[in-house]
Amino acid sequence: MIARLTPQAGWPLVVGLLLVNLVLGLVPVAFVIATSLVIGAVPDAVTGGRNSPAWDRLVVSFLVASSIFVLQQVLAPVQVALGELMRRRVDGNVHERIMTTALAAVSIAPMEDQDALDALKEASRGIDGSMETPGMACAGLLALVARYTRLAGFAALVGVSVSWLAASALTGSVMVFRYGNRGGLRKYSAEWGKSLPNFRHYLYLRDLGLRPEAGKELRIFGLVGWLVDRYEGVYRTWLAPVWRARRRIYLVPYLGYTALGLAVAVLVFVLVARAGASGALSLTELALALQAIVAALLLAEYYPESDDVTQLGMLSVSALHRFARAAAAYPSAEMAATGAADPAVEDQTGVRLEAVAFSYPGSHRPVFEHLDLELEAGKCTAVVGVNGAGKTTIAKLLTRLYDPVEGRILFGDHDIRDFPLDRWRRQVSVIFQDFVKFELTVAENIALGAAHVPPDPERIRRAAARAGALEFIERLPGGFETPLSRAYVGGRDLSGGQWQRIAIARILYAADAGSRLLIFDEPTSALDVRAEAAFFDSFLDLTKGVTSLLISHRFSSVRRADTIVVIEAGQVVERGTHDELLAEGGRYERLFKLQAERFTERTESW
Ligand SMILES: Nc1ncnc2c1ncn2[C@@H]1O[C@H](COP(=O)(O)OP(=O)(O)OP(=O)(O)O)[C@@H](O)[C@H]1O
Repeated sequence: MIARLTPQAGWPLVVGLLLVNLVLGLVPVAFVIATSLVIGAVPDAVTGGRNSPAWDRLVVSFLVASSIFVLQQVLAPVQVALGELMRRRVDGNVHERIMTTALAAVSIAPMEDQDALDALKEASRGIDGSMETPGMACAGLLALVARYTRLAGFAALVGVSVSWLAASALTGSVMVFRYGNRGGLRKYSAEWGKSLPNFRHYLYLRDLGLRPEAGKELRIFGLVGWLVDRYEGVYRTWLAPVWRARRRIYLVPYLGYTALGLAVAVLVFVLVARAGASGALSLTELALALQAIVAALLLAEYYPESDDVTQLGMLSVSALHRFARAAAAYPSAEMAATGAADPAVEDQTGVRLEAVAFSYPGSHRPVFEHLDLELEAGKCTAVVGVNGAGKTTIAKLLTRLYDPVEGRILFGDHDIRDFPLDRWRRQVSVIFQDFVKFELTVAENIALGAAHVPPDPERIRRAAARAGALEFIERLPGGFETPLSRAYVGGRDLSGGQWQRIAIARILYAADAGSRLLIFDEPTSALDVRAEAAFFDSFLDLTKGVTSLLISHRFSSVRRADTIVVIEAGQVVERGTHDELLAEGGRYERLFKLQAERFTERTESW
């Protein structure tokens, strides 16, 4: 997997880093040869004196050894710099893939699937908050070339100077030790994988302590001590099994590997000693053999530049693959690749849900089993119902974040699946309860309601005025150009109600730019009573001639709608105007009166 990712850094960099690592592998071997020649040349040079040829040989060998040493010192930072470049390029690429994969699904289902979402977060965390990233894994893989070239070189020196049996025993024991080392790391990283649920909980608690929104309640409810205790408890629950696994994975096997390494080292040194004692080795060969053996044995150790990063650096990419697999299980591609009809040329803008059945993926409880609902062309239909009745789900189906499992949704005469998805979505604008507060300027926050048309300052201003937002926008330091976040210079944050007016302006801007179905999901939940009443007084004017759906569980807010539909347990149970439904004396009348009474009681007691 790492080898497949590495070329993303560009072949010139891959080849360059490969060559640097190859040279860095050969240089220590050459250094051992050069210093052995220096040692071997010393006795003759001492005997021959300063002007002898032996002295010249000693000086030349010394200069060669010094040059090799300097070359190694020069190349090491080059390896680090090229590795860093590789890290940035590969990680940049993976980052982009995470973004595109997350956004590729046209359905919202993968983002509402907890396992898929966890995988996506893990993929992103594996780059942003991790010590080991995919780019580091690629650089670490190439760095192994230096280490193994070195091992092969030292083994060859032992083979040539002592015996090939000694060379093979040495290489074998180093490789066994390496295998144990990397195998341990592999098992250890698998233990990390198992600890992820606890890790997530730990991260959640850590973030909770740092989030300003949670800060208020943590202090007021006296939860600071509780949070610290809980945080420490979860930290221990998370790490205790990992620590236990680490002892199990590393301690016992390591005793075995160390014993093997020692036995081989003793064997090889005995072979060298015997060859040395029999006079078969010159001083140069003896120096060569001893240096090569020690250097080769050291190569059994842990490689900081490669081992952790190649074992753990790819967690982000595996998590991304997990997310992509989960996302592929949802019918995104089929949703996007639908018919060629153009909703913009439809004369009829009424919408009809016919015998719609729907359950969320993975849930066995249907939200709708047979829902018939009509949104009359150019009129406002309000859908009311208790929490969980399925109101927001209707908005998700109309915007095709999900498709019905059975039944169909008609726009004019066409099933909305007959329209290319992007064209259909341009016809629909929506404010969800959890609408997005973009950390952008006021103007951009409004203009993103119709991103397919160039931003039009006049239209933006008009939408803001109609949403009742103009007054506070004009008081902002940069007016429409004020960034809506205090994280930016000159930026401001807004109150919940002010944000809601910006969101209303966004949808009105979209309507101005041609959207023909407007969906307001609890658009006034953060407005004060007067602002809410004012909004609904003007609501019909604001949406005049456009088919609109107003979702609310507050009955008072929908009374002016052209038609009110009460849904309960996934069914339309009542339908009519406010007066008709009151006269009917059914659920609407009961719930309306109940809320009205509570409201009167509350306002009277204020
Ligand atoms: N992503 C989801 N996955 C699984 N079930 C969901 C999901 N979203 C909503 N549900 C369930 O579907 C049902 C309808 O939810 P929906 O949000 O449409 O209700 P609602 O009428 O808008 O409620 P509220 O007034 O509280 O906003 C609820 O039982 C809810 O738990």
